[in-house]
Amino acid sequence: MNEMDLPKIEKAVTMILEAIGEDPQREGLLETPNRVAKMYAEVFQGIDKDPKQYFETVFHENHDEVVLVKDIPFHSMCEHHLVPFFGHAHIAYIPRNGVVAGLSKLARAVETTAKRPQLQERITSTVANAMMGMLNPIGVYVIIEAEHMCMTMRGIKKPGAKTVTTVARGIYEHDDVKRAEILSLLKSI
Ligand SMILES: Nc1nc2c(ncn2[C@@H]2O[C@H](COP(=O)(O)OP(=O)(O)OP(=O)(O)O)[C@@H](O)[C@H]2O)c(=O)[nH]1
Ligand SMILES: [Zn+2]
Repeated sequence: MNEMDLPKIEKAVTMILEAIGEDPQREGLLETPNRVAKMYAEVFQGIDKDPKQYFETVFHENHDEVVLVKDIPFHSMCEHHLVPFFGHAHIAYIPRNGVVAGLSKLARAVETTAKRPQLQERITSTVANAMMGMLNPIGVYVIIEAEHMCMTMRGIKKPGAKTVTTVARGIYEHDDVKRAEILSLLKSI
């Protein structure tokens, strides 16, 4: 496992504080490098983890229709600016031969994948690919909607702008009706 170098993060944060013209020795900032190091250890704890691990345990249940876990909240860090983006993920899949995953594992896959410097598109495809590879379902459809702080607090400054990314695998790649079913479930429940 990749051990995080907390003293190095602390040193870097101290340098950033100096570089922006702050005094790292003033009372309010004394513990800041250490706090930021601990925060990074937490928000980047998915760097060496593979979300496939959550689909190693499966159940067998005679369910051959959609399973949809919606409104999974997540937050991540944009890899371009290292500021947060956050929102909700919705994951639908159709089991093959009754192979189903624990529902919490879908949320765990999102959370782990989000805990590294990321792109929204990559979280979406990583989760979809992990489920395809491990569960071999009839199809997977992952939809993520998020607000990016790098578009809100700086740069273009458009608070409230939402980015929606989707990845369809298996039957969802070419079945418009099946995709529409998920979109209507997302709206109606
Ligand atoms: N595709 C994609 N882009 C993202 C994501 N998060 C942030 N970005 C974008 O990454 C881009 C980086 O663009 P650059 O031109 O290299 O950096 P910049 O000068 O800071 O860009 P501005 O944000 O336009 O000021 C910006 O357009 C961001 O909106 C993401 O998850 N996916
Ligand atoms: Zn950004």
